[in-house]
Amino acid sequence: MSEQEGTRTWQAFLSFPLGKRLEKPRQQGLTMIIDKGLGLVETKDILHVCGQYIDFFKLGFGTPALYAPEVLEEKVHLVKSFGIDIYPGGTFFEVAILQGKIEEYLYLAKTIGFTAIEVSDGTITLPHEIREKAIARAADLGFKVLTEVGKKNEEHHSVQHLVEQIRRDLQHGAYRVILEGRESGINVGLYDGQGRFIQEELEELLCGIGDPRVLIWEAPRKNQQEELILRFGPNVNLGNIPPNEVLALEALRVGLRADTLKITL
Ligand SMILES: O=C(O)[C@H](CS(=O)(=O)O)OP(=O)(O)O
Repeated sequence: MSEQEGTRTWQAFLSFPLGKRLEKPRQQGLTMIIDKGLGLVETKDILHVCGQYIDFFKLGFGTPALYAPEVLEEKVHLVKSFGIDIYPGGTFFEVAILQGKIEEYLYLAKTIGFTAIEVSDGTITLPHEIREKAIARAADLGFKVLTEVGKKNEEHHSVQHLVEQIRRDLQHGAYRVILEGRESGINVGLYDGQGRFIQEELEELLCGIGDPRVLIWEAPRKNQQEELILRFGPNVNLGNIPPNEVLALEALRVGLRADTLKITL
């Protein structure tokens, strides 16, 4: 094969993405990953291979507090250089609330260079007015504000409660609302003990919110990603994706995997 033919073949190969996938910067089809402590070299590797497919990079839980300052600074800088928003896990926000240090938390997050903030109450009780003040303050400081609904413990909020919270968060300036799914995707949020959607709750939620594009679905398991992609298309917003599964998810989105191949037909 001549060099020219080789280039043509390669270009044809690269033009394969089949589903109608939006390119970055995009407002839909967002992928949020959960990072639990990748080193700088691993981070660089993932960004070089998958940077174009990642929109939000969550440094899980309170892990940002555990890095050496220079490593955290470099990691934040690196992630941002790929056009990706970076933010600390919602649990860190909840610790700041419990300690009465929300202003300090936001100030430090800004100084370090985080571009987004998650406002959540997965583990704590968060009165409406404090939640709404935190959303507004973070937005004022220039953060993209992601809020989260749903509990991490046995306390199970009714779907009606979730719908009301989603509406309020959006009215107060949330960019997107995350549906709790944890890292496991089992027995949490709208997932049952096998990690399957509780269908009546899913339908009730969709009926209540109207437009599902305001949500980011935490969907760490393949069956959950598959169901959401088949239902809402390749540009559904998905979160808590393990960093080493971003490419596999992207293949699922565009129908380059047996499970979703039919969306390309
Ligand atoms: O990063 C966090 O704080 C948690 C991680 S998990 O839900 O405990 O697995 O997620 P978040 O959605 O940010 O609350």
